[in-house]
Amino acid sequence: MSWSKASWQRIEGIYSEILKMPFITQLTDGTLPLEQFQFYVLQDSSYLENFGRALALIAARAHDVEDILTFTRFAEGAIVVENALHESFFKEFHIDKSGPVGPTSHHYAHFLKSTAALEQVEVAMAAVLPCFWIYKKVGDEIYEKQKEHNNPYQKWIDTYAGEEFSVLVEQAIAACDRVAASCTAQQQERMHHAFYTASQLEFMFWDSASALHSWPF
Ligand SMILES: Cc1ncc(CO)c(N)n1
Repeated sequence: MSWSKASWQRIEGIYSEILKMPFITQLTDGTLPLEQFQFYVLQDSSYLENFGRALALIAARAHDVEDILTFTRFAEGAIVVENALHESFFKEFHIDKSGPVGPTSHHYAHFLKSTAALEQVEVAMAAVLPCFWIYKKVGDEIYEKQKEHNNPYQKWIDTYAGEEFSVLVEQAIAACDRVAASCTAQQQERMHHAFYTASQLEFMFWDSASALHSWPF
């Protein structure tokens, strides 16, 4: 079995819980409270900037030229999406840019940046994979399930259910499988662990938006 298939099997339980989350079901039927979407977009804007930095670090540390190119493109893509959030969602949903970055977005961003900087690069590639793969699967699920034609969050849904994102996700999975093939069993296990941790953080990211989770002081 490929590394990616085995890794996905381990997070199957997390993924099915994600699909049941109120944030996701409400995004699907368009009933998500505005305040929660605003909170989410603000957190995601900070997240994407840091995700882009982590991807650029991985590009710099990658062993082969093909991966340098792939991760450089990913880094660019993350910043382009971040800019798009600013251009459209921030304006359309009246989001206050000066709002604080909450603890979950902060933690996820720092997990990715420290993993990208300090862990073996293959482990770092595994750590960023759920960001692609889970969003793709969730985007497709929402797109298929939705019945509402006037969903205020349609643009968000289209970003991740679209063909363009799908191509990137395939590349990210392929890169992980390629590098995993030359890793020892122990190194592959560390890759699995990073993938699992990031998947938990994906769950927590949406959960924190439902709860509007902020710092205590
Ligand atoms: C938290 C999070 N994970 C993944 C993505 C998709 O890249 C995103 N926009 N935000």
